[in-house]
Amino acid sequence: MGYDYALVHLIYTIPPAILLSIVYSPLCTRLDIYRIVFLLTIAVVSTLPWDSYLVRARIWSYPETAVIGLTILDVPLEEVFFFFIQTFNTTLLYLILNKPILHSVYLVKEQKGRNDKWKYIRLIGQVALGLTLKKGVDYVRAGGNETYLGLILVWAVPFLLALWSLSYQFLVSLPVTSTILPIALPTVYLWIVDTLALKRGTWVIGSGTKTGLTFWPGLEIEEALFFLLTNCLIVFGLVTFDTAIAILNTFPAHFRHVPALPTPWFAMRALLLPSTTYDDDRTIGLQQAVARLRAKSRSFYLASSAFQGRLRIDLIILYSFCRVADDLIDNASDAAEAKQWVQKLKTFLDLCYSGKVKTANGNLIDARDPNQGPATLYAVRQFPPDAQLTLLLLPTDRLDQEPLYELLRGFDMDLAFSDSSLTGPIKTEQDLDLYGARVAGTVALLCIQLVLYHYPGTSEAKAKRLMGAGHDMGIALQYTNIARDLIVDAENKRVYVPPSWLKKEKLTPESFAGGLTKASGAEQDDFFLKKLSTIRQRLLDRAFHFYDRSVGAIEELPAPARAPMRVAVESYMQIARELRKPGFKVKAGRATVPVWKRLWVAWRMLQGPRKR
Ligand SMILES: CC(C)=CCC/C(C)=C/CC/C(C)=C/CC/C(C)=C/[C@@H]1[C@@H](COP(=O)(O)OP(=O)(O)O)[C@]1(C)CC/C=C(\C)CC/C=C(\C)CCC=C(C)C
Repeated sequence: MGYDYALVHLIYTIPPAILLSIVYSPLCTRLDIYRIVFLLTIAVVSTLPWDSYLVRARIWSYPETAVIGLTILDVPLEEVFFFFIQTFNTTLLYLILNKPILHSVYLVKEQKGRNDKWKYIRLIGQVALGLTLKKGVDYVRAGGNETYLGLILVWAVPFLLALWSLSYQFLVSLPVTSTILPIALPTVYLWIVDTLALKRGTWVIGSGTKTGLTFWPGLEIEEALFFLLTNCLIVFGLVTFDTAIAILNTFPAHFRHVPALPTPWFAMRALLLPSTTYDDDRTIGLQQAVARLRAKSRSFYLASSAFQGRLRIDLIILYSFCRVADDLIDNASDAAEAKQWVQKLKTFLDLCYSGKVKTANGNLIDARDPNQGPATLYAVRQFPPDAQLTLLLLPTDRLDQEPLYELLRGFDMDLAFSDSSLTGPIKTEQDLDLYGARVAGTVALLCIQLVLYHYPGTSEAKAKRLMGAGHDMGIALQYTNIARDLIVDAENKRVYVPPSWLKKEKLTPESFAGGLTKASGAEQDDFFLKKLSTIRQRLLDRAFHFYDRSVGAIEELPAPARAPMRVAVESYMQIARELRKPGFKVKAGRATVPVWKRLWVAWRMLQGPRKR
């Protein structure tokens, strides 16, 4: 009896498991626990009989002085724990690296017929794995020095072949950080651990059944291959799981309801759905929406990874809709064109909410029918190509129309700004509150509606309370947005600060905009900077006034949405906290929060509300 093997775990495998668990625990969902347990069970059950055979055939062995002596099917307990802990560590690393990814955007509709590249990609993989398997069988049959190598291949490759056949699209197109990295990192780490263990004689490979080749001094080629293939198996398994979940979440037309924890049979139905039947308007529309979110809002992009399933998809589409609408209006060449976009968006919404309509041949169809619905036809005919799919995907069946129209009224207010009226529609503090309510309070209402749709069961009274608080929180975010963008807005001839606030600082809208748009902070005199700071602080005070009275309501949201909503709100409010710091320097452009701080805030917010 000895403790060498147990020490390997104590020193090398348990500490990373603890570290990874600490990092991942605030992000862990029920679905994650479900898949971790599922994978651990498969890993142990599928490896144990094979390993037991290797031990009994003395292909590898464990000196009595290195193990405590307890066994399952002749396999030392420490070894069984190894399957467990390796699967656990690689799985957690995979989950951490895949959290930012919306897997739906990697689903590709394949073409029927011969010309589709995916058919060949799948086939090449299958042939390569098939030939490798054949080689493994040959080695085992020959029964010489390649036996162990053959046994590894014969055991691992059939699983890899099956998993490849189900998830080749993701295995090929997911970023390397999602697939190669979670294979490579633990593999190299375990190679190092194995080299040390073999040198110390913690486990021993029998001499007549190994090639004798080494990958590097002290690391037998069979061991290197074993760790590589086991990590491939774990990651291929996880990718296949993600493929199934992505298919289920992305295509409501195929899967109307998705259980929170889909059974393996249900997941298999998704995996076996022919990819020629995928709705590519949805996958391409989602690709565009994610690209837009990623490019335009670091806060909401980060927050979106904390949401799950169909709610995450709906929020990303909602963001994309708001962004597209805002950009169409903001980037119009003149006020007349901007007004036209507002009108077109209104007409589009009118059509979306017109219910069933009669076609020319008398059939009743849904206004949003993807082929002939008037809303669809209008979006395709009246909007630029990069906006169309976002409009088509907007989930109007689960959003009230009023906040959407009110948002357009907010955009309309922006059209009142001009060279001759720098403060546009903002005459008083109430006007600014109203503007915030329209462009951001509405967005909050829409977000909460989506949350309540995906997690039903909230009473009407509570829903009303949540809406009220959310509306206030939207205004808080908008005040932060204005405080952040003072310079950018002034460059665009917009001053959102109420004239009475400016007057108190002995400024006019013109002198304020003039001071802000000077080439650099250095040219702005101290006198102006003091006034600017006072005005910015006043905007931030108002932001925190709305924030303070609404933040508590986040904890009343349905449980799975609380932490992600905290991340969304707090990562944006962090901008306000940065701007509020006494030493904050006014620079050209926008104030930003460093990436590490965003991540830190997000991680903390996932664990619980801010202490007050
Ligand atoms: C996680 C995720 C993907 C969330 C999506 C949130 C969403 C739909 C945001 C839409 C943003 C948008 C483009 C709106 C158009 C009008 C506008 C510009 C509003 C301002 C946003 C600023 O975004 P950004 O800085 O990227 O824009 P500019 O560069 O300045 O153009 C706003 C400040 C409004 C954003 C308001 C919200 C997201 C509402 C927040 C409140 C909640 C989610 C409710 C919280 C719940 C309770 C119970 C308190």
